[in-house]
Amino acid sequence: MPVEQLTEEERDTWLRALPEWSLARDGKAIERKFEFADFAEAFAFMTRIAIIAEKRDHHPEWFNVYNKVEITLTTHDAGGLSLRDVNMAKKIDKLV
Ligand SMILES: C[C@H](O)[C@H](O)[C@H]1CNC2=NC(N)=NC(=O)C2=N1
Repeated sequence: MPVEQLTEEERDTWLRALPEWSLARDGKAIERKFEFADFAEAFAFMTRIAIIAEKRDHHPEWFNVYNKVEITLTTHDAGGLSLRDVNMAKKIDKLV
């Protein structure tokens, strides 16, 4: 299914609903950093996201060191941000 890249206006509107996320890569991605008590908690969080990502066929780019997880969302198929990233970010926000 083709996915449309958001216009700048759409992007800015949607991002107001995601105050914990910031624009990255020239506006082509969004990112958020998380910190947990320890590695077990961080990895449990990543596991929950992995299951959601597989279901949606929309996968995060992420970086983990011990209790820290940095997540970047972008839509490769659209060459930038799409509603799929916004929806994924909302879903991730609900997990924490
Ligand atoms: C072939 C497969 O459906 C695509 O490559 C999917 C998989 N996961 C994906 N994840 C993300 N973040 N962006 C995509 O465009 C994307 N596309």
